[in-house]
Amino acid sequence: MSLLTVHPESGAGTPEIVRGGDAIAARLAGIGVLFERWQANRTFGPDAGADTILTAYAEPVERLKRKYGFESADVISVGPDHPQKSELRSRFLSEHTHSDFEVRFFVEGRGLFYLHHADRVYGVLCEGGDLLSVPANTRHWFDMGAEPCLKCIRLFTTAEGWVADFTGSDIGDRFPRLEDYLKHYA
Ligand SMILES: CSCCC(=O)/C(O)=C/O
Ligand SMILES: [Fe+2]
Ligand code: NI
Repeated sequence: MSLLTVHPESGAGTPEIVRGGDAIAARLAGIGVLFERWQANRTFGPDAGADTILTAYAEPVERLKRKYGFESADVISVGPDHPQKSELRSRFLSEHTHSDFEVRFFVEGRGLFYLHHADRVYGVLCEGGDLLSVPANTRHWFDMGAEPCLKCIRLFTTAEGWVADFTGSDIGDRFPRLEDYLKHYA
């Protein structure tokens, strides 16, 4: 199940735990983050390409493009047999920002976003059907786990797609990785 944990940025102590889509959405709205639960009612094989997934979700993706002015969309699809799974995982593990507002829609699988806002860190465990925004310039990192399983549509307000500015902080090392997070909080 989707889950939100709210930690001090030191990573110390026990986080506040928020469960349930509406409660998570309300809490994240307080920091300008959009969280929605959608129907992810299509299933795809492990080899489904980006075009197949974008075509299946063409209508809601078009709606988001019109509503928020998104210019481009891509699909990140990683399974436990992906030959570059470790490289892909590492790419997102360090704290970074994006200069544009982005939305991610989890078509299948799961992943753990950490959003760093003011002196708090919000751990958002996303699963199939979850839509999460990362507002422009929000510090964050993401863990897909050692045995990743996710298909996620990403929408960007620029044509360039995913461009990250790394903050150089090691804050991500103070917070549980996906496997530990599931063990402790899920
Ligand atoms: C779940 S989408 C892949 C991760 C990503 O796009 C991002 O920006 C992580 O910080
Ligand atoms: Fe990011
Ligand atoms: Ni532990």
